[in-house]
Amino acid sequence: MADFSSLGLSDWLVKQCKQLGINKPTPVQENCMPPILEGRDCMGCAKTGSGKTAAFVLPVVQKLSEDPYGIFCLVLTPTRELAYQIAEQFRVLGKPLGLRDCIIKLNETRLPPHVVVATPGRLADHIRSSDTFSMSKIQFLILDEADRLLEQGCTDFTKDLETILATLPAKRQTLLFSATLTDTLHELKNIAMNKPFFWESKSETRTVEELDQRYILTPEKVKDAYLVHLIQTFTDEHDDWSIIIFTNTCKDCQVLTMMLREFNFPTISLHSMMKQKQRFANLAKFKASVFKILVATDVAARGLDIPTVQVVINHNTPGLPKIYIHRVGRTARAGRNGVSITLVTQYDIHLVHSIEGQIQTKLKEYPVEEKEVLKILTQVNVTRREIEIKLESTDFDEKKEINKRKQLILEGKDPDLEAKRKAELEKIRSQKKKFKLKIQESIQRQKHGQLKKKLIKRKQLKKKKAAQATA
Ligand SMILES: Nc1ncnc2c1ncn2[C@@H]1O[C@H](COP(=O)(O)OP(=O)(O)OP(=O)(O)O)[C@@H](O)[C@H]1O
Repeated sequence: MADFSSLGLSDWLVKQCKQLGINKPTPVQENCMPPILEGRDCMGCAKTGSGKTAAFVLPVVQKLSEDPYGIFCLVLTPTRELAYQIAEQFRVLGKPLGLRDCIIKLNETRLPPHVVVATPGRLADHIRSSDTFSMSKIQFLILDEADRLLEQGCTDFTKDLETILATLPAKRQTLLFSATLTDTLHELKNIAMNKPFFWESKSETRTVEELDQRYILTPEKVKDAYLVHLIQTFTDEHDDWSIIIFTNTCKDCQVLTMMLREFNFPTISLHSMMKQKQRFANLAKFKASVFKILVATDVAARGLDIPTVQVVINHNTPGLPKIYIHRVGRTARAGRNGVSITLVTQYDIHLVHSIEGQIQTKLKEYPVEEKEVLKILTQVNVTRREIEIKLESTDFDEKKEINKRKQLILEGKDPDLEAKRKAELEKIRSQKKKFKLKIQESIQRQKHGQLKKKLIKRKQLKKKKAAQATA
């Protein structure tokens, strides 16, 4: 097996890695670092927690040490939490080099950074509003969680990416990494212009072996009681475990956090309706184990590297296998063990089948003492209902509406015009629907009429035959 020196890293950088417990390269590092150091574009697809970040940070730091100047590298990533995590890796590994703080909020009074780590939205805004900021000389463009950046999910990055790509030099090295690259391979190849080196970890399964993947089949109404029971059991049995619970919506995230707190579990939340400052603060408290339970939406599903997380609970079954892979990948990282438990209702069974098909692994049932769950069922459901009422009085939904308006303003759109446009679209859609219904009804009527005519004809024929027979 290769070591970092033989892959082309300088002694000081190898030493720096050792100080961080990075002694031997992982397969994605062993395979992707040499072509990157040779100057090739690279696409790396390897499982969650397999060291993809260092696979691009190390060659960039190595190259930067050989020829340091201005903004050298741009890293784009879907969330600001991830941006900070990546910036930290650059800062720590590049410390002996005096690598200048990788920054996200660009402050033009400071010396230009060597590495900029940003979310596409923030950076595109900065580019649009500044005429002095230039990235025309960068050598590296890195898209971490590259497939997510190209997806048109609830946050669509494509417009911002276009703005950013237009400011970058054509001659650059492009590196693309994710645990789930394959769906967007074609689009990604267009961004990496110079016939990229593609490496994918060879494995039958798409999740790590160290992960024990379980499910609990439950009626919707009993889900929360199972959740409380599971957390009670885990916290009774383990002192040092942290748990992430993924929910479908911000509101659910908020409700569950408040509910678990009512049961005295040290719980904190992370979702997109929170202010960024609060998001960072909550994540820091969870990382420091001040709070052992994090309830989060999919903003926390990708990339976050928190070694103490032993359990991931999916409060809802993810609609896409890809989301499942990233969510459960928050545990069992870097060779550690971990458990994931997905709460499945009878309506989600087809989703589990599709997840199992993609990850090539069967989820196993998680054994639970149902009697114990039923004992707490009423108390849990009453608590949830009380919290929902409390939340309604704090105008959570109204805040959501205001946040949406703010987002539209930030995107340079007029919220009132957008609302009007949406209403018009809705009107057209409903007219179309009505029209379609009318046509279907008229076809139905026609068919019915034809059928009636046929029946009458048949009856007449029968009568005629009967009359002939008697005559
Ligand atoms: N060669 C190595 N030896 C030991 N630990 C390593 C090595 N390389 C990276 N690590 C550690 O492994 C952990 C996971 O790495 P990283 O966050 O880069 O995973 P990833 O592949 O990007 O996962 P994800 O797809 O979830 O983003 C980190 O804590 C990192 O410090």
